[in-house]
Amino acid sequence: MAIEGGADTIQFRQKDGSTRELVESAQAVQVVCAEHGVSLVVNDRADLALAVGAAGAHFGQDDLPIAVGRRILPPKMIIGASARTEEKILEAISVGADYIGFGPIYQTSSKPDAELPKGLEALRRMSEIAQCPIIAIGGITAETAYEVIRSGAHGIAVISAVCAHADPVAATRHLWGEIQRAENRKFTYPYCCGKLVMDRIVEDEMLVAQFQAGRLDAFDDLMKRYKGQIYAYLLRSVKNYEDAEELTIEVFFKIKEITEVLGIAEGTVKIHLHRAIAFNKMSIERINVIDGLVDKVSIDNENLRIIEAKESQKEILQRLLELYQYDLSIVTDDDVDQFGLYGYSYLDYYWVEEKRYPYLFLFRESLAGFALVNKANWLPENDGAHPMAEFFVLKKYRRQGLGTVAAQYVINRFPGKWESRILRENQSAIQFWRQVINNLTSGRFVERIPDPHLWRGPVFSFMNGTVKSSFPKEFAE
Ligand SMILES: Cc1ncc(COP(=O)(O)OP(=O)(O)O)c(N)n1
Ligand SMILES: Cc1ncsc1CCOP(=O)(O)O
Repeated sequence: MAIEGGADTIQFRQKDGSTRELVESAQAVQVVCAEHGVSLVVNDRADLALAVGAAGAHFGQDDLPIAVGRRILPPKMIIGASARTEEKILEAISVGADYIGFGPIYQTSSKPDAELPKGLEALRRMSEIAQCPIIAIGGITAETAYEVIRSGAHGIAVISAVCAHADPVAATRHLWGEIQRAENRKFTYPYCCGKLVMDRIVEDEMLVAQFQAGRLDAFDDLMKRYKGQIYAYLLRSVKNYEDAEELTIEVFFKIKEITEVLGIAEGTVKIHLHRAIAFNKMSIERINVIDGLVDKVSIDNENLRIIEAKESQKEILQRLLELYQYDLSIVTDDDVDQFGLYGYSYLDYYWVEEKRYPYLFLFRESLAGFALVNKANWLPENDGAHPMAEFFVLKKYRRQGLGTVAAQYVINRFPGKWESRILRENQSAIQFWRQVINNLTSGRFVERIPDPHLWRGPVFSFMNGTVKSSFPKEFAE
């Protein structure tokens, strides 16, 4: 009935019952939603959401952490988070929430453990901070829906206003009418936070590119977007206007350094800031973390060149592959043959078969590593994905950011599905890829251990095409 009245999303929220019963009820709701092209979001339970093929899941502060939800649910799934403070909101967004459920706005009798009403002023403040859809909840009626949307909510979630109404269809229609009358929805799609974040990332990247190309005020434009958030956070920490202002400027300079050195390859400015702001207790600690980032990533783009290896460079790759296989022999347990070589059977194919791409990395014109990309995905669900078949950075160039920049560059050359598989014994590679993929996709990837007959270790699956590499084209051929 709510769907008939215009509801664009239904939440399945059932606190009692066995898992079997919950699956059955949620499945029945999903069938109706699917028939009407309406999204179903399952409250509290990622397993249930997955089991019934829901569009998303909603997690509260005592439920599955958002970052874990992001890791285990497919990237396309919507994830909503209940958050009631600025800090919790920023934290939820920074780890991948698509929207925030905020409330109760008013007194409610539908949730016995609800907190005290937050009111419209708090809603207004939170929606300014969040910059992503806020779904207001708690005691909202057709009489208040208009002012709730005017206060910055993107949408409303209701129980009584529809379920306790004598005519649920008319009640929903009325609510929907009030939402539209308020004409205050900033987002084009109900849960477009992911898209919104991506749009901002693209805009941020454009500003970074302009800044790197010499338009110095592009950096100021970039920082204007985040100044309020940084200042507000620092002020709360140091509780002194002057110190907060000084620290804000310091943070700006740190970010400028990062931007100059590696653009925003390590993640977006927004994510840097959200991490910076949301996770640390004190501003000083925060600044140290940003310092750490600059120290860690010391490879500069100007000295790194990535080239597609020509057939005439096959032998170079062959030799580097020997070093690579030697390195890996600790985990593969491979031996050299009677000629003292490991040998790599597939190299010739890279200049014969379509959709195989060999790359060489040069740092200050010295060979520093390689990547081989092919088209043979391992997992059946990743049909058509680009796998990173082999990836190698010479020891001397490791732990300086070169591998990260090179991996991002290579991945970003091929928009679409990607798959990266690593042997379970190769712990450092697992950590490296987890971090690279996490940064590239803002946490939207799936890491899973497949059937051991398929592969002995984690396989990362992700979509590329949303975040561009900051590695300038002119340094690649
Ligand atoms: C859209 C939306 N917002 C908030 C909530 C509340 O979730 P939570 O805090 O986890 O409480 P319960 O619903 O589990 O009682 C929600 N369900 N939906
Ligand atoms: C689930 C939930 N979370 C906060 S308030 C609430 C209940 C909302 O129900 P109602 O619309 O009847 O107040």
